[in-house]
Amino acid sequence: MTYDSAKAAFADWGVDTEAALTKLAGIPISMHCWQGDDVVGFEAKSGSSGGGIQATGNHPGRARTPDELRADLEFSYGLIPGNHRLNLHAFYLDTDQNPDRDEIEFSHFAPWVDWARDQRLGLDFNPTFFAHAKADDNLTLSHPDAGIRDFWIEHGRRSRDIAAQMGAALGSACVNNIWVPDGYKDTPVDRMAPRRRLEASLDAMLATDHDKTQLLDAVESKLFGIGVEACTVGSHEFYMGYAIRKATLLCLDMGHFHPTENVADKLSSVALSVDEILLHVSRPMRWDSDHVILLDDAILQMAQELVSADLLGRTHIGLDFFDATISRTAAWVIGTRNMQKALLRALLAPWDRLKAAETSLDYTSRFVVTEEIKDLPYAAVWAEFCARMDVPLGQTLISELDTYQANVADR
Ligand SMILES: C[C@H](O)[C@H](O)[C@@H](O)C(=O)CO
Ligand SMILES: [Mn+2]
Repeated sequence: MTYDSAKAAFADWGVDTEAALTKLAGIPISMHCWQGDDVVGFEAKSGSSGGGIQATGNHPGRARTPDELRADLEFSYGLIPGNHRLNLHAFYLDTDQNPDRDEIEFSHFAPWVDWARDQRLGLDFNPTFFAHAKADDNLTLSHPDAGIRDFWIEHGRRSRDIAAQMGAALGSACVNNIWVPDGYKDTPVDRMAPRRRLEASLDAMLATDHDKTQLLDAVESKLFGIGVEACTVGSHEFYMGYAIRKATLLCLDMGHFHPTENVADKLSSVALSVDEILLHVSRPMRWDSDHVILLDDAILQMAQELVSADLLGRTHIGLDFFDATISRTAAWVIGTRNMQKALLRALLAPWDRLKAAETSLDYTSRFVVTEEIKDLPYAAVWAEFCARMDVPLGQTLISELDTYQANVADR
């Protein structure tokens, strides 16, 4: 079907495809650096703790250096329509020096900032509270040892400084997301003490005010992880309360809840109490397995909520998945495009009609319209978006992905 026919089909439902395309073009997705190297990072390893994060698989082509990772990213962004962001973790520093986590500085990330400026990308950032000897107890900011807590507080403070400088350098606020792996494999007898310690450490880390046009602080909860099955100190309730009290962003990772919970349903509730939200769009399969996102119901519902509840203006969309059994660049490209396709579908829905039906308790109309619009020609509108943004789709996309993967396979 041609775009013009599709445009007319949507117009029949009162939907303006041009408005949807314009809106979609203005939604940046923060693509996570860690899909490119299986969450390994670029520092000399000093600990065994993976924080319960596991990338499984050994597909050829893992990026081993910052230059390789940037090359893979450039290729991937070239196949994703629109202007986007890169979400960098602190242990992806690019320097000949070997600073410990409590010694990192902006200069260690300057090559990333220069590159991001050249590529017209925004940057987001994360302190790295795992993969370090001082995290081997699965406790960092909530550790009973004040020396260990202070080490991680200093890392967190420095990460915020670096993120603020990134935001200033690029003229776009950098979201600095705090996630700690802290928890217990077996049932603790005291859940209050570690939570009090985590709260005090966060307060110390966040004590310095930064300009919100440069830095936005976010906190990320989790239900459980490998090795911390019995209790995660930074639970959803902990961080939801913290974010409301301290006016930080709340990060909702789609893999960090009970597998049957609908994370999309949380957006409107959370949005009544926090100004801004960070999403880690992911696909948990039975557990927090971080599979690459599909264009499935969970993602479609997430996009629908963002549009229906008018939350796009105060939600930062980040991705969080890592799969080492497939081409890493294909994972980035298809995963990010899936998020955009979901947003496009949501932007093409006849919301006024659906909401009117619901408000008047006409659930039959809501049901019929919801099902009938599934047959509308979304693919033609997506193809038009890709053509306008000069990125391929279909067989050409597949062939470009295959060629690149073949070129990096001997790494
Ligand atoms: C690498 C990220 O910080 C990490 O995935 C975190 O966001 C998370 O979701 C941990 O389970
Ligand atoms: Mn996450």
